[in-house]
Amino acid sequence: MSLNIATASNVTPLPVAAADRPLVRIVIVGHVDHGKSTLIGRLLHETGGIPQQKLDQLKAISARRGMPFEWSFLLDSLQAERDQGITIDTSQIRFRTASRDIVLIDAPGHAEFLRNMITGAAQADAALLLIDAAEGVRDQTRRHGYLLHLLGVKQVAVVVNKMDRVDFAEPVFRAIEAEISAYLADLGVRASAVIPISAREGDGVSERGARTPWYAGPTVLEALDGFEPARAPGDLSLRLPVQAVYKFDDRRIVAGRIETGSLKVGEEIVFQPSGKTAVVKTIESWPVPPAGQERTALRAGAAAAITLDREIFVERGEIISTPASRPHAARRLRVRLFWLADEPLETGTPVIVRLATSEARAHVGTVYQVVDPGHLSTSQENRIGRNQVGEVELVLSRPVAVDPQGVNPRTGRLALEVGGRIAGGGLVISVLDQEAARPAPAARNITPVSSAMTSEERIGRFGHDGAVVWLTGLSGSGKSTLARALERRLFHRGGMATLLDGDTLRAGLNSDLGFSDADRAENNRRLAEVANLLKGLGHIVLVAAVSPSAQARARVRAIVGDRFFEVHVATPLDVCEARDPKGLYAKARAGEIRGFTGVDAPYEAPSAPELVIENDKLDPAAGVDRLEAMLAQAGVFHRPETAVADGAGL
Ligand SMILES: Nc1ncnc2c1ncn2[C@@H]1O[C@H](COP(=O)(O)OS(=O)(=O)O)[C@@H](OP(=O)(O)O)[C@H]1O
Ligand SMILES: Nc1ncnc2c1ncn2[C@@H]1O[C@H](COP(=O)(O)OP(=O)(O)O)[C@@H](O)[C@H]1O
Repeated sequence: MSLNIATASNVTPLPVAAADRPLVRIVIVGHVDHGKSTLIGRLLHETGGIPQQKLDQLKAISARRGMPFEWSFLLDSLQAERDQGITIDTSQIRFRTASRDIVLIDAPGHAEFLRNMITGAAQADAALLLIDAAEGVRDQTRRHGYLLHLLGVKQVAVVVNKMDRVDFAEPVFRAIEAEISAYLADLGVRASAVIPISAREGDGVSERGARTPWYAGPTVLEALDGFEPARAPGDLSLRLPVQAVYKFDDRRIVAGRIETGSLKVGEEIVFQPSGKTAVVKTIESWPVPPAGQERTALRAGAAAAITLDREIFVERGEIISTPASRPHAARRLRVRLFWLADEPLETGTPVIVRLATSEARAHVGTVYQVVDPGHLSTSQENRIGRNQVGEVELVLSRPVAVDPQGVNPRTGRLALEVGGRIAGGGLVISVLDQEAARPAPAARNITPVSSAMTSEERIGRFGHDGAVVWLTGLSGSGKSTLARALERRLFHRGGMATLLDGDTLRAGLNSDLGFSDADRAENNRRLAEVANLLKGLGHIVLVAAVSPSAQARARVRAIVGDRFFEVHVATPLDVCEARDPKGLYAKARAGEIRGFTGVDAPYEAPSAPELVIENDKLDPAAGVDRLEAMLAQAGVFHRPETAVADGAGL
């Protein structure tokens, strides 16, 4: 939306941002009754943003109705014109202070505002927090302060309005000043000023009021003038997300839009997450410029088409940067997001993440916090409902190039999709994995060797794709029994099935690990890495591991990526304990084993597994039928005979 009071009133609109006049976006948060519209009307008037003609017209209307003129009428009248289809947008009002162009972003309601801010539809550099002098700091004021904290708005001026209603009494003001300053400080927000005003009567807005001689701080306009604009995109480090790679003649042209920073011919660049490097050879333009007039540099906002000095394979989704300041190649992100879909977002929910030009499958590893934007209260629930805000760990199926939002707002923002529709938007608060610290293989002088066979050749022989079936459940639930039966059946059909049993790998590769949470997580990680390697070689890998932690399993899922099947072998504890084939439950009950899953260590059942097998109700052959049907349905089998369930060998 773009307010155009000027257009509607035939006055020349303000320039977007004159070179010497920084543009600052501010938001006014506060209850409507606290005088928000009045303050906005007053600010517009005192900065010359309202044509006299418009003012006279409104004053005449007020007089006709026998009402005193109210500044808030102005906004109502602008809104009414908008409703009639005239080009007015009350959500982006512009005016000028001594040295700044100000864009006022409206906050119609918490939910809309949070959504706009978090999804990037609106970005506030600073805020005015409005308090009614007669009411003082209320719950709602605190919620507004919290909202600013949530959005990371660091520059805040507090405006204590309606001072006329408290006879401009200094003690009233000082008490409010002390209370709100302390509250904001607790949230890590410092108020640059706390200003006593009467928006209706004009005190403290553009002129220091004669009725507040005890106040020596800035006026509202001076406070606005002191706000710093966000750093201009051109001043940030180079980020050029690759949109496409074209082949013309023998040349490869890498195309995209420079989001931030600038790019020069002859400069060394890095592609993330692949870590590949090259030097910019040319910047292409159409039509081809005469010799000697080729472009040699581009800045933020420009569409870029470049060629490189060497042949490297790069793809859409990678981000070009300089070697000194590259984005992270990350798989685990802490994200603050706004959720729009009907189905709540919770641990395990699969989503598609879109970040700049990249797209990756992901799921929620952990829900850290849920906030109801209506009350701005945090909830203990670990699911984020429609129109709620939350902080989650997103686990991606592969590394993507990303920056924390505080470092680069363009590459620190993402959209989430479910079922092909936008389901949420978020800000990247931090990068959780070590991908950033771990250089790409090339940088460590490691060149992974690929298999001599193609996946088509393997599918030709085995009749199926590679896949990982991860059986999780209590000790004695029947994981190994099921895995072995499926292994035999697939083998019998000519498939390539490989069993990785937790117990077995603990005898060798994982013999250094015990049963602490950290050791189990590491055990599961190694199993996942091995399973993933074998999957890449076309095997159907059957992993049988207790794997009791949802977070560790989320990591496993991220390591394996596609064709991963989490299967919960859900046998009740009492049944497992009655079976107790290894006598371990008896030992655990006798205190001879500490931290035994189900006895004195937790088992977190999967919230969204691909399959649940109630293994106290089915015989193993029936369980194997269901596993096979799951793989068949997912399209893992390519030859009909590999998919036919005949129970052979069981
Ligand atoms: N404290 C404790 N808790 C759970 N299980 C224990 C423990 N100590 C030994 N065992 C035996 O080890 C097997 C579990 O190993 P895993 O590698 O599958 O476990 S984990 O995924 O790392 O949690 C498990 O095997 P299964 O019975 O086949 O599940 C047990 O036999
Ligand atoms: N579907 C089933 N019905 C009855 N008993 C079963 C079934 N599956 C496994 N069992 C028995 O349960 C016990 C534990 O099975 P096992 O596969 O070793 O479990 P886990 O690998 O999960 O520890 C074994 O004695 C096994 O024979």
